[in-house]
Order: sequence, then structure tokens, then C-alpha cells
Amino acid sequence: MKNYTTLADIDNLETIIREARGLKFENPDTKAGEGKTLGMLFFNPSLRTRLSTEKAAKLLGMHVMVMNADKDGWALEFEDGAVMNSDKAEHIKEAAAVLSQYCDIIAVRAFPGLKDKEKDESELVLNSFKKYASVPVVNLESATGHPLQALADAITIQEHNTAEKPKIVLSWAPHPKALPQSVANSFVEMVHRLDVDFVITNPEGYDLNPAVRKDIKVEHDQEKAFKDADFVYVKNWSSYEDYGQVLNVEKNWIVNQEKLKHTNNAKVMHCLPVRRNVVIADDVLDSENSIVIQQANNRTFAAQAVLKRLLESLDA
Ligand SMILES: NCCC[C@H](NC(=O)CCC(=O)O)C(=O)O
Ligand SMILES: NC(=O)OP(=O)(O)O
Repeated sequence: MKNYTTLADIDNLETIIREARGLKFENPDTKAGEGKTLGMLFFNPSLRTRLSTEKAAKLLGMHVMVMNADKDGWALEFEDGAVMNSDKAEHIKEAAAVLSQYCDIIAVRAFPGLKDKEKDESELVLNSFKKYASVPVVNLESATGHPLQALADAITIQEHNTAEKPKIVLSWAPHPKALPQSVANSFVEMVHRLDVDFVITNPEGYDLNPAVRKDIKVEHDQEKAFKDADFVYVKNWSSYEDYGQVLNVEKNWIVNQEKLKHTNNAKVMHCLPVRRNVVIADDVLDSENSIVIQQANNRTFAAQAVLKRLLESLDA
């Protein structure tokens, strides 16, 4: 593995899940990262990604530097050939080259602007780091994906699954703000690689990018989609069709115990942070159905498995 910017950077999902679970349960005294430095740049807030990735790096013996790049760094210019006579003080060409001297791995969080679909899909920030850095780059949630989350989700599903072929439902839920499609995209990409029954349920107008969904069924009736589900993965995302918009939705799409009655006593997942009683009701989050805390715990082991692979590629 040379970078971890998309789930496609994992060639065998089963193998890396096994590696992550080995790191979790056997807690091997690995020093793969000794003398190496991870630099993390956040252009958006974070609790889990920031702290679980730092913990993962430290468990591997790495040094860690974190920067709130949006607040503390110079405003970065990403356009090639820009005349920098306005608000941007530093070009990504210098920034990435300098960081590559300080860090052995660079990790970046940069959400989409949700205004310009083409710009977001170009992954300008992440791809510019990839282009101008000379060390591996890790995606800590970008304009279109959150692959560390998806790996943690895969580990969590495997740990909690009791069915031979489980039914997994990805359910859209309401939210007052326009949110990225990144988490949902990477979850869909990950589930494509599992042998499961998979249904996506969302209101009309909220269908995810067809290039990501591929042949996955979209059921616009949430109750119908929930029937006999073993896992319900809840997430809000803004419209892809009416790009970045929050649309008016007739029905209430909150996930509560009433709706879980249609499921096979489903385990409920969410990447967090979650807005209680808007996205998921207290009666679910405070019940045995919720595995969101265990899911967040697996972020550490997903990150540890990925960092370990990248460290190994440095020595190769
Ligand atoms: N990394 C986990 C989710 C991050 C982001 N959620 C948020 O921005 C929620 C913010 C709020 O609830 O105000 C998202 O949906 O992609
Ligand atoms: N799930 C997740 O990425 O959480 P943070 O946004 O807190 O990092």
C-alpha cells in the first residue's frame, strides 16, 4: 500500500480486517513506527479521527504532529499557476514538499465545499497533497470518501455478525445541515466487497452518486427496506442530484425503536458525531441495538492496520 486515500487502496479487505483484529486482540508489541513521524492536517473539526489515528500511530511507536490547518496554518493555494496576490499565502507545492521533510506519512482531512460537484469530485486538496508530497498520504475524510471509517465499519460488522448472509441497510436520516456524502460513499464501496444482502434507503432526491452505487438497490420506502435487517447503518447526506442541497422531505426518517420493530433486532451503526433525536432517537442510542461506541473503538485498529502497511511500504 503506497497511500490510503480510497478503499480501492486495499487489495484484500478480509486480510486487512484480520490484521486489524490481530492488532486489537493480540496487542503485539510492534515497533514498526519507531523513529517515524505522522503529520496530521485538519481543515475541519474531528474527535474520533484525530484521536484514534494519533493513538494508532503511538501504539506503533510513531511520533505524531497535529495541526488545525484551517486555523493555524497559512491559507493554502491549490491552483497551478495562480498569481498569489490575494488571501492565499502559501502554495501547496511548497507546503507539501516541506511537510514531506518533517513527516514520514501525511494525513489530511478536507471536507467538500458542497457547492461545486465537479470541484469536489476532483478531490483537489487530497490529490494535491498526493501530487506534491513525497511520502504516503492518508485520507482522514475528504470531499468524496472516508476510507478509514469504512474499514472500521467492516471490522465492526464482522465482529457483530451472527447471520450467514446478513442483511445490511444504509439508511439516510434527517439533519439540519448540509453534510458530505463521503461516509456513505465509502460505506457503499466497502459493502460492495462483502457477501451480504445490501439495500440503501433514502428519500427521493437523495440517491447517492450512481458511479458509487452501481447495481445496489435504492428503496425509497424506509419501513420496507428495514424488513428483516441485521444491521442498520444510519447517516445523513446532502443531495447528490441537487448537489449539496438539503431538500424538503415529507416523511420523518429518524431511526427509532418503532422502526426497528421491522428489523431482525438490528444492530445500529453510525460514524458519529450523531445528533440525538434528529438522526437517531435516544431509545435506540441508549439500547442494546446500538453498537456506535464499539464502532468508534475500531477506528483505532483500522488506523493502526493502515499505518502499519504504509510503514512497511516505506521500508520496501
Ligand atoms: N467524520 C464523521 C462525520 C463528519 C461529518 N459530519 C458533520 O459534519 C456533522 C456536523 C454536525 O452535526 O453539525 C460528515 O457527515 O461527513
Ligand atoms: N467518525 C468520525 O470521523 O468522527 P470525527 O469527525 O469526530 O473524526
